[in-house]
Amino acid sequence: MKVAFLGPKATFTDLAVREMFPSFEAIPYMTIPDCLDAVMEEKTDLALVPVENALEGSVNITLDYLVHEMKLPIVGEITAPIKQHLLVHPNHKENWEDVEIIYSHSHAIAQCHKFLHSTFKGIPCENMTSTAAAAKYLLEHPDNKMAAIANDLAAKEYGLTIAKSNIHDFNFNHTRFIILAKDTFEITDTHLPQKGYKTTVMVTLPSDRSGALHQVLSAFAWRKLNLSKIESRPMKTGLGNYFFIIDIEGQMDDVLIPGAMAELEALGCGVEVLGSYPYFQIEKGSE
Ligand SMILES: O=C(O)C(=O)Cc1ccccc1
Repeated sequence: MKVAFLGPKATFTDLAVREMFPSFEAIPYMTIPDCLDAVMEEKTDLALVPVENALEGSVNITLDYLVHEMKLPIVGEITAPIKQHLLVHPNHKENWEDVEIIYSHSHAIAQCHKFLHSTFKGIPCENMTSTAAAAKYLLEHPDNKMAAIANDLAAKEYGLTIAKSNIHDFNFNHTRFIILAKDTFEITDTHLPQKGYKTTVMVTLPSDRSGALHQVLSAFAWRKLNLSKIESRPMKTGLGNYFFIIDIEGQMDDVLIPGAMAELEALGCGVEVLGSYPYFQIEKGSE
């Protein structure tokens, strides 16, 4: 079995893959759309990509690509704790505070805003495709005064020094990753305990009807269906046009979720199931 992940080696996504699918062949891709394309083109059986971080919110490219470009079903979810460290090339370990630029994934930079503001005020931060891509870049440019924000595995993998550990602004820093397949896929091969089931639906509202979102939410509320997330994203058809991604606690073949969906359709909403899947949790991440 093959799984595509946001690479290169030693990203947080890689750590999640190692925990979730230790016996699979894990293949790194440089971007999230590349990972989804790999599944669509049947180069891999699965893709595992980040979708939401507790400090920074949704990974929009994942949601948007799934909704607008490529409808692959979500077949699983995994949550992992995230610890961010400041890495430098060993050549600069004594004078790490003199760095002139800091590289990382945009979410990692956002997770360390307070640290960056207090320690590196005025120093530019530049986005890379992943935290490990930033670490690898440092290794390839040993003379430049640069730092990367990444995990301890990236420090080991790319021979870098941890100049300052745990620089994320809040302790509860977790990321959710989703697992995508081309068709149905049952996750059996994992040692991680299953925490429950979720169903994710995409809902579009009938245009210009007052109270439409209220009616949508009440279809779930009176059935006592617990929603764990609701996110609005632009439809990309004009200002003010949004769709909603709603995560419901529970499995699709329960009577209640099909009932709620039928009620939404009767209200004139568009409803599409993006997946009904088990979710798992890693208790302890990389240090
Ligand atoms: O860049 C990485 O290492 C990723 O896997 C994406 C990411 C970035 C920041 C927090 C969690 C995941």
